[in-house]
Amino acid sequence: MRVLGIEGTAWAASAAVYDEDADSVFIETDAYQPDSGGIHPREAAEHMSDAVPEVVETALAEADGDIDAVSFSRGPGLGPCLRTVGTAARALAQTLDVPLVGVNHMVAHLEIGRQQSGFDSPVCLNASGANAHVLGYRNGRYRVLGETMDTGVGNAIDKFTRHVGWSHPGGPKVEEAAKDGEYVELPYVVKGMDFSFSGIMSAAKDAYDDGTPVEDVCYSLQENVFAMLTEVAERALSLTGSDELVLGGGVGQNARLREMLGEMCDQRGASFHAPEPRFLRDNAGMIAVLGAEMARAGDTISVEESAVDPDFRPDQVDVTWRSDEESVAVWRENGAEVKGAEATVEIGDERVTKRRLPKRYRHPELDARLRRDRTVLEARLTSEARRHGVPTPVVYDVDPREGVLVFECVGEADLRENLTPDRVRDVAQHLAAIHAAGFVHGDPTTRNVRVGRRDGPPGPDRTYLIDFGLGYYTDDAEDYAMDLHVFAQSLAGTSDDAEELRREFEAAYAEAGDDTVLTRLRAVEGRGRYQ
Ligand SMILES: C[C@@H](O)[C@H](NC(=O)OP(=O)(O)OC[C@H]1O[C@@H](n2cnc3c(N)ncnc32)[C@H](O)[C@@H]1O)C(=O)O
Ligand SMILES: Nc1ncnc2c1ncn2[C@@H]1O[C@H](COP(=O)(O)OP(=O)(O)OP(=O)(O)O)[C@@H](O)[C@H]1O
Ligand SMILES: [Fe+2]
Repeated sequence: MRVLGIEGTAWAASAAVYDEDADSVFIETDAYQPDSGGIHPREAAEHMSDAVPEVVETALAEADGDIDAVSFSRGPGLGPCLRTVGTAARALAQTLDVPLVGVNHMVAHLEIGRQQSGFDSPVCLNASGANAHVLGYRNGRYRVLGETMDTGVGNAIDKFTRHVGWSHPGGPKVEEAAKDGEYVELPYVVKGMDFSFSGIMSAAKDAYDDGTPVEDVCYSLQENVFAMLTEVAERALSLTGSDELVLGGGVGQNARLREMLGEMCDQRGASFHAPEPRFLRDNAGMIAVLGAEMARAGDTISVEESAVDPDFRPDQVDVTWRSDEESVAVWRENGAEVKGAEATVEIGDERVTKRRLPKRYRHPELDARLRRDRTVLEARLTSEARRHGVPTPVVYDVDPREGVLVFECVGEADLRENLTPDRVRDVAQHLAAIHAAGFVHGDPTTRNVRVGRRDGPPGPDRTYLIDFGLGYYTDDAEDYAMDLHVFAQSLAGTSDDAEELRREFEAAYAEAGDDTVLTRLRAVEGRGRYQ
């Protein structure tokens, strides 16, 4: 099969021909470069109108007229750009009299890495301009396990470089400047597998305004922002039990990000694949390759139903080209030693010893700070939660310098292997209790809940919250809502009955907790992510 792909969500007017038999991808791209500032939607759309016909013509010449399907980016992206590309794709499919395929741009970013790597069911990290999220395939869809709560990662970096007066795009300039930089402290915000960039970006601008050398700010920005992405990717590996990671998106061209992800996977014995740069940045090659998969699965659309969607999310796509049986989640039995995302946990008969060992991928200063702060908070909040009636393990010992905690061993299994409506309701009540006490868990996933009665010295059959390392004190309803959001996302990543369990969870929280938190949860989930 030979597929012509067209891409034009924002800056790249691109056309490609994927020849399945020859396993070759020809890509022709004409990039829009703003004279000043960031991407102007109107100018970008004008560029699309000018450049798309030319790149398509070049690609068609390469294909020698022999095309079996036309695929195009339906979204997400800038509306005026998408419409231009949609019109071109429809016209071309009609002229060539071949099927039309509408591709989700973000799914294309991750599918190209999955295809090239040959991995079965990897965790996928998309690090692009307007997006940043971690996904895993389960039950017919790519589930968003975690994502940015504000801007995409590339856009965050580009905003900083605009502040400094550098031209668009800023990512490569930050990478270059970072080579001469030294580490300065900046914020670091991870909430479960979600994260946000607004705090670190304003701190970076302030540091620059206050005279911190720009190389140092660039270096530290990269260290923190990419460590956040690497950490959430590792959390997703740990939650799902997968040992494969693929990278997608334009920020993936950054060598430091790839190095960190590679080191993280190396340290935990996972495999990592990053496509070559021409398939990472926006390009029609990935649209043609996924277009071929979809066309083979019969997933084509009529012209009437081919409207573009600027807010098209990856988890809205029915994945027709993969079998329902495939899944990112592969449980491995817990032995005497469990490798979590953050720590190694040694499980004894009555005690568990949790060690936050240094992460090679993180800057040593950042690493020491995170390990120390999280160990201290985990000890404090685990005990405080119990004082408020929430079952948690007793803390026997804390060594913040070494990042070591000794706990009572609780439950007989993790919640993710024993998901029941009752347990999920317990979790909602426990979260409501700690929220009422003025703090959050920070990472309430189905892996951070222990359930059941232990053998040996039998304990009571309860639902315990563990792993409070990302918790903190707060009276902001948004923070409480994030706890609920993190739990709901982990249900989607680990259960086939996620929707029903989620309803139970929310109903129980509504009974035990504050309604304004649920209202905030709707706002968190409804936020447009294309910024
Ligand atoms: C929806 C679509 O239009 C959008 N596309 C997009 O963001 O273009 P993409 O090619 O995936 O990524 C561009 C971003 O990638 C950053 N970038 C490029 N090279 C970089 C580098 N060496 N280091 C860091 N960032 C880099 C740029 O600064 C820019 O923010 C998306 O995929 O989110
Ligand atoms: N007190 C405990 N009693 C029984 N099992 C425990 C206890 N603490 C941890 N475990 C087991 O070890 C696993 C990892 O622990 P924990 O979540 O604290 O580590 P982590 O590295 O922070 O993991 P992650 O970040 O992936 O959630 C838990 O999922 C659980 O199976
Ligand atoms: Fe993109």
